[in-house]
Amino acid sequence: MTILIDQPQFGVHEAQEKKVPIDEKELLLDGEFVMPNTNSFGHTFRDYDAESERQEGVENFYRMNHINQTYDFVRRMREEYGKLNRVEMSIWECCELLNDVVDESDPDLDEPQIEHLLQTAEAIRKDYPDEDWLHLTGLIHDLGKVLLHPSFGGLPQWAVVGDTFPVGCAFDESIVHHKYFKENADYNNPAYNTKYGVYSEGCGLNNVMMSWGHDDYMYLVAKENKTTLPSAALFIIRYHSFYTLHRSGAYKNLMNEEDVENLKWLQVFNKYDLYSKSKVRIDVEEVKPYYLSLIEKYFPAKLNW
Ligand SMILES: O[C@H]1[C@H](O)[C@@H](O)[C@H](O)[C@@H](O)[C@H]1O
Ligand SMILES: [Fe+2]
Ligand SMILES: [Fe+2]
Repeated sequence: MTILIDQPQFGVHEAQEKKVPIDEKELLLDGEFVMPNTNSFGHTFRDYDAESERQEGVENFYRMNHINQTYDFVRRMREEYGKLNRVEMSIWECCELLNDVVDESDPDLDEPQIEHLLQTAEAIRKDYPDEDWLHLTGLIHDLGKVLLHPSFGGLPQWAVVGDTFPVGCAFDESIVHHKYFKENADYNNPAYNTKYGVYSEGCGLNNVMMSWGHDDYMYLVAKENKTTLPSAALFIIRYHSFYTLHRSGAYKNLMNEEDVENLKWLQVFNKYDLYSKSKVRIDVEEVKPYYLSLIEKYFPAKLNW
């Protein structure tokens, strides 16, 4: 079966050096992965209004998230957690810590997070056998959820999981449960509530502060511990929860050319991140040696977290 992956309409640019090139040939893949129509609860994926057993908890999560994620809060969290002075451990040790973590923001999954990491990575591996960097990206993209763990101060769910969005400019209507932003202190602040706020057109996502959570934290961990993963991998880790950009096309005016290029890989990745969520278990011991070899290739043995 041949799957053609939708391309963003934001313009096409030459791939630059040190990037993983992506061209039309690579986007035409003989994939085995079939996107299911419904999640394990019998609803379509990312339906935040469906009357599901998860609906109320998820909505409550977004209420807390939207009220508390302010520009000032994010600035303080980036500074504090950017110190990476909490724990020293390997990537695999962190995967194991996620055995205990369940994400309250997710309408499609109530399994421990380690299942989701392996499901994502293995689904990518089947369709892109040669892109080992993308398999590892699948495995580690949600490791930042370790911020929920008591050894990291046990941050509340609203400060770790859920979709992300820029702070310091207007909250776009396409953000899930947008109505709760009315109670956010930045909502009525003229410095932060205009289309560009503290940013400017084409300034590049690297200059934009995103709501604080597992994406930006894991990006900082990977970068500061000097991973050799390509820039597309770091981009995927950092923006995979930025659905309002990669799904709805909001905030695209903030992107620069490099972002446009990296976004193509994020859109490939997203299909596996979202639609591999299921009750199907992966045998951890069977796949562990393969992932340990990738970790060794792209990361130091111990990282600062
Ligand atoms: O609820 C989910 C979950 O927290 C994911 O890890 C995140 O990447 C998604 O954006 C979010 O919708
Ligand atoms: Fe995530
Ligand atoms: Fe994920």
